[in-house]
Order: sequence, then structure tokens, then C-alpha cells
Amino acid sequence: MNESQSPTYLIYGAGAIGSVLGGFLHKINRSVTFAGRGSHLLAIKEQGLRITGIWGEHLVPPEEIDILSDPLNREKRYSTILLSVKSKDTETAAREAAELLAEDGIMVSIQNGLGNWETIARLVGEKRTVGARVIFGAEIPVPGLAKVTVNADDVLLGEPFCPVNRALLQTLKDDLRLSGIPARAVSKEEIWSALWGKVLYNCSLNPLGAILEVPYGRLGENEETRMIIRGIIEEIFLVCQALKVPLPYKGADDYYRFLLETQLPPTRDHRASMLQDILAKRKTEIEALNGAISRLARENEIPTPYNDLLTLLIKFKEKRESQGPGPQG
Ligand SMILES: NC(=O)C1=CN([C@@H]2O[C@H](COP(=O)(O)OP(=O)(O)OC[C@H]3O[C@@H](n4cnc5c(N)ncnc54)[C@H](O)[C@@H]3O)[C@@H](O)[C@H]2O)C=CC1
Ligand SMILES: CC(C)(CO)C(=O)C(=O)O
Repeated sequence: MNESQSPTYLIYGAGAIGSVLGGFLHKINRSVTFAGRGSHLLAIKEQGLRITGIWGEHLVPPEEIDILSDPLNREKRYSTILLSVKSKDTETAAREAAELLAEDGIMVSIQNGLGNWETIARLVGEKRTVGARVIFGAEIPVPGLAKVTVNADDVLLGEPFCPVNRALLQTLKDDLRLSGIPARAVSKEEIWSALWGKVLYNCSLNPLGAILEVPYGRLGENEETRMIIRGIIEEIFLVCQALKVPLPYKGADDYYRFLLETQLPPTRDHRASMLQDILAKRKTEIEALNGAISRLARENEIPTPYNDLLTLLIKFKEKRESQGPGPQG
């Protein structure tokens, strides 16, 4: 992007997080195109996109909603693609979106879990891959409406592999801030460390929240769930040690305290995205979270019984929800 050009944003996966980011970027008059599927996309096309929640009310009227399926939009090349699909869809979505990315553009993974950055880099090249750590919460309570539920920290953006088009990265950071979404650009080491820090957080809370069907806060209030959380965290630290991953915490004790005392309070009422997926009969991101930890642990001969068990239980729940409860009801 040269000095005089404005970024062109493509939200690839206009679900909960993508709609909030796209809606806020639209608020500051940026060029935003939405790509998505299903009833939410249909609703925003026909009635516009409404945003509600802790960051206030905002409406993108239907006549200002720009959808990728418009043939002219498919010819266009976008400077900045925000890939905001669930991890299980990364490969397909990134492959489709790669064709729409400008030669000197960036594809930003707005996702939780391990493996997404590597998949994107394989498809668009390391020089166009940007990582993000997102720790605000969003839901789609009804099609056409995105609700911002909680915010635990700034959005972090960084180059996971090598320098990218830095002007675009800085512009994205500035645009998010201008729109009202706290954001910072960080170094390569910090973005990896933030990704793994978020993996620690999601692995500790999401499968338990989904299995027990309770909000995050309840997991911190009970001795039994605290013991399980502790086990999950200790195992992840062993894997990180073996892989030499630079975590942003000194050790398992340190993170356990930080999770309970600092991270949980502002997100106490939040229902894990994994619980929302189970309730909506969608596949979860377990394979990119605890499932990925179990796989990496096996490769390094580290026992991870807590993470293994939670992965198996979530897989059972995914099947049960999609197939029905069985003959006994
Ligand atoms: N929702 C939340 O509070 C948070 C979510 N995240 C992460 O952000 C990512 C996105 O999460 P959500 O927005 O909650 O998911 P979501 O399921 O609400 O949105 C994803 C959207 O992508 C669409 N999609 C899937 N494949 C597609 C394709 N090939 N082409 C076009 N559209 C496609 C889906 O139909 C869906 O509407 C996940 O990795 C999640 O873990 C991170 C922090 C918070
Ligand atoms: C919304 C959030 C950020 C929890 O704070 C999350 O990561 C999740 O539900 O998976």
C-alpha cells in the first residue's frame, strides 16, 4: 500500500467476531466487504448489521452492506483480509480467500487455537501472514445482530514468521483503535507468546465450560473444577517447556493465579464459545486447543491425561449433539 491508498478490508467469515470487526471498521468509513454463510449473512444483507453490547450500539444499514458474492467484488483484490472462521474451516476459507488477496496484502488470522498461522502461511506465504490475539467476546444472539459480551485485553497484532507489509499492519492497528477497539502491534516473540497464552486460557476454561454447561465464573468458584484447571495448565506448561515456547507467565503456579485473579473476573458471566458451539450443534475448536496439546505431547512423550480426557469428552458431546441423545432420550 502506498501513502495515498486506503486499505480495503475483506471480512472472510462474517460470524460473531468478524461482524464486530467489520461493523466497527465501517463506522470509521473504511471500505469493508463481508464474506460469510447462512442466516446471519442473509439477515445483514436484507436488514443491515446491528452491533450491541459493552461497546455501544451501531448499525450498518443494508444499503451500505457490501457482500463478496457481488460479481464485481470477486474481481477485486483486497489489501487486508481478516480471516475470522473457526479453526476447523481455516484450510478451506484461507484457500478461497487467498485468490482475493492483493500481492502486497496481508491475511490476518483472527482466530483461537494452534495451527492456523501455519495453514495461512502455506497458502498465502509467510510474507503475507499476520497473527492476532483476540480476547473480547462476541455472539450472534439472532441473525443480523452481533453482541460484544466481554473484553479482557487489547487485540494484539504481530508478524509470526517474517516482516510483512508493515504499513498495512500499522493501519489495521490504527483503524481498530480509531473505531473504538483497543489494539496494539507487538513483536514476533510477543505474538507467539500471546497466542499460546490465549491457548492456555481457552484450554483451561472452554472444554470444562462446554461439558458442565456453566459460564466461566462457576469454574473458578468450585474446588473440583479448580483442581482440573490446575491439571490442564501444568500439562500445557510441560509441553511448552519441551517445545521451547515463550509463554508470557513464569510457571504453572503463576498462570493459575493470574487466570483466577485477573482473567476470570471480567469474563465471569461469559459462556465459552465451545459451549455455544455445542448448544448450536456445531463442531467445536477442540482439535486446535486441547486436542492440539495432546498431539504435541504425544510427539514429545509427555503424558497429558487431563487434556486427553477433555478432548475425548468434547468429541463425544459433538457427536451426541449432532446425532441426538440416543434410544434412552
Ligand atoms: N466469538 C468470540 O467471542 C471469540 C472468538 N474467537 C475466535 O474467532 C474465530 C471466529 O469465531 P466466531 O466469530 O465466534 O465464529 P462464528 O462461527 O460466529 O463465525 C465464523 C463464520 O465463518 C463462516 N464461514 C465458515 N467457513 C466459511 C467459508 N469458507 N467462507 C465464508 N464464510 C465461512 C461461518 O458460516 C460463520 O458465520 C474462532 O477461531 C474463535 O475461536 C476469539 C475470541 C473470541
Ligand atoms: C470470548 C473469549 C475471549 C472469552 O473471554 C473466548 O476466547 C471464548 O469464549 O472462547
